[in-house]
Amino acid sequence: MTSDIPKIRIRGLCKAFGPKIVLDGIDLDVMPGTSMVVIGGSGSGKSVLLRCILGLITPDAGSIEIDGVDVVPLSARRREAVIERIGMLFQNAALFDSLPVWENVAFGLLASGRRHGARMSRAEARAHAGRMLEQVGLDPSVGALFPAELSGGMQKRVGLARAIAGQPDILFFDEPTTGLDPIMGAVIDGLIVDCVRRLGSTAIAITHDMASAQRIGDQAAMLYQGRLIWQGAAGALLDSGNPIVDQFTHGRREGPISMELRR
Ligand SMILES: Nc1ncnc2c1ncn2[C@@H]1O[C@H](COP(=O)(O)OP(=O)(O)OP(=O)(O)O)[C@@H](O)[C@H]1O
Repeated sequence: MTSDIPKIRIRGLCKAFGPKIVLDGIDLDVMPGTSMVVIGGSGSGKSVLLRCILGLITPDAGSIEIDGVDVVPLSARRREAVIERIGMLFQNAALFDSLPVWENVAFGLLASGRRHGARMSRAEARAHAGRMLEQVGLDPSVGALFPAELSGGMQKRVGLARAIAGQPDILFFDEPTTGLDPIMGAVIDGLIVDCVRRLGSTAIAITHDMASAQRIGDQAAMLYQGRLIWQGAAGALLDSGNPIVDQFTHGRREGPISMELRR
């Protein structure tokens, strides 16, 4: 069943740090079951945008509706319930070094079980983690290893397994291909697309990698000087007709974008 109500609807989102205006009136709709890629230069505010949606940063103004409910004014407890529905793949996977892989994958489930008094046994959690590892192309036996024993590509897969472990209806990907070779980047993108489709999730990815943006995204938006200056099909990123997007996506030195070297 399709819906006309955006899964995520952002209006007039503003955030400044002291005198530095990072987000200056962001409007963004992400429709259910679609993937939105947000591109933009270093320091353009992509992470701040994701952190505002996650409730880790309080915006100065604006609304962030998830399934039609503005989550900005929610109490910490009600907001936590919203965040539990979001799976996140962090840049550099962000695994806990001291925990075996299976426990990294099941971490959110075990924590959420403790919060809700519906405890999952460690044996169940480990079996579930094994199934998640299989979904990202890893053998369940990898669950016994520690993150330091894995390659960067395997760590990303584990991070993805963790992101999907709670069957979230929203997935966020922060620079999913950073630090990977181009082939491994394509493999991770393929897994991301498979996972998002299998779960029917709505996704937002932030990236500098244009090949990745086109593989992952249905829609794309570019953040520049605090605003979304362009939105369109991800497939049109290299041929947007917008001179700012064009300079960025083609990596041209000359063009309307002036690089700020001091922030
Ligand atoms: N907690 C904070 N306190 C002060 N300034 C911050 C804070 N978080 C982010 N900023 C500033 O906000 C701006 C945008 O940062 P952000 O991390 O969102 O950029 P980005 O687009 O994700 O960059 P990159 O692609 O390099 O990761 C930067 O100038 C950064 O220094």
